[in-house]
Amino acid sequence: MTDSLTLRRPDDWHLHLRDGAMLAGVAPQSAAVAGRALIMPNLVPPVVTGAEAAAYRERIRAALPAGADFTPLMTLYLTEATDAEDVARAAAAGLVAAVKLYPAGATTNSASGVRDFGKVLPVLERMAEIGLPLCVHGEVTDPEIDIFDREAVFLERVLGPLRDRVPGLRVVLEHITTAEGLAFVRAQEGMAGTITTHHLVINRNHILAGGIRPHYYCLPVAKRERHRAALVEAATSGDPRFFSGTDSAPHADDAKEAACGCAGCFTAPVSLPVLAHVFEAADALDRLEGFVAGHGATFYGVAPNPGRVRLSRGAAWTPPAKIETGAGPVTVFDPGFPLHWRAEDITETETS
Ligand SMILES: NC(=O)N[C@@H](CC(=O)O)C(=O)O
Ligand SMILES: [Zn+2]
Ligand SMILES: [Zn+2]
Repeated sequence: MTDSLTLRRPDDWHLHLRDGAMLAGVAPQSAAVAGRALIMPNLVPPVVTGAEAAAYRERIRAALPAGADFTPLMTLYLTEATDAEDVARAAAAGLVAAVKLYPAGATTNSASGVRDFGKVLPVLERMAEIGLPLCVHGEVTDPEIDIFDREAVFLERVLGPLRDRVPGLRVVLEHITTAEGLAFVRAQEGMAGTITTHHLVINRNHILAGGIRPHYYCLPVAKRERHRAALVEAATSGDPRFFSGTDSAPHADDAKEAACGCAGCFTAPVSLPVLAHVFEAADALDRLEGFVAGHGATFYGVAPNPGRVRLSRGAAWTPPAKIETGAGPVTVFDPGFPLHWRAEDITETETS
């Protein structure tokens, strides 16, 4: 049995770091392992302009522990008023790596998102010209549509027609939760998809069977077991169109453990050991590096991180149930199985 593994330092191609006291509490958790992350812009108010992204990047840098080697890659939150020229300037300056599309009302802090997709076509066309990817929260918001069908219906109603209108636009279907989402990415040119750590581990029973477990509630909501199995198959297949975006989405416990608890799983502190477990169980440890540190970098056109992280397998360890932050305690994702893998040394330079 393999008991040690050295990987390129991972990237996290979908991460929520929040702001203020929460940012200060959670940024070190990601920076401890990941070399870079694509930072989601759904703050209140959202990060819409290049100037707002530059200011947010400074706040993130200020929240990192001294000496941390972690590069935040910024995104802009697409609104119906987004200025295509501002987006193009921010991309040309190397400030933003992608633009994020939230259908209005689909998820946490998405009220400023898009209602009329026709209104954002000029921005999308400009992005296609300059090769800037669009990251998509792929769920319809129509209250008539069952929550478990919202991703599949979005592909048909929104993403398919959008791709037909702007075929040159590079698109990332974020946090894929269904076999339909995987099939959509595989069937199209110029597309990729992120898969979260938690969607590789939980299905909808984990949320609802034997009691309601708010810390497993996220959006898109976890689906049936057959979808989870399809996600594991895609993530561990070595297909370069699929890569890791944790969607680590911290909320203070009082906002999760409530009559109307909010969506998001905080996975950052355990993501890499959990992924190692999932890949080992699929007999695919040799493909873990591509998933966490290779395919996404290739899609986004950046070199892989120079540093390395060593994972070792040993006695089971128990991660902390919560971390304390200035915004309150935040429960850490519990995979429901003992963790044997641990991230040990992080080296910042090339090793042989
Ligand atoms: N995934 C979630 O359940 N929540 C995310 C938003 C998102 O990525 O949709 C959040 O910001 O909390
Ligand atoms: Zn989302
Ligand atoms: Zn997210």
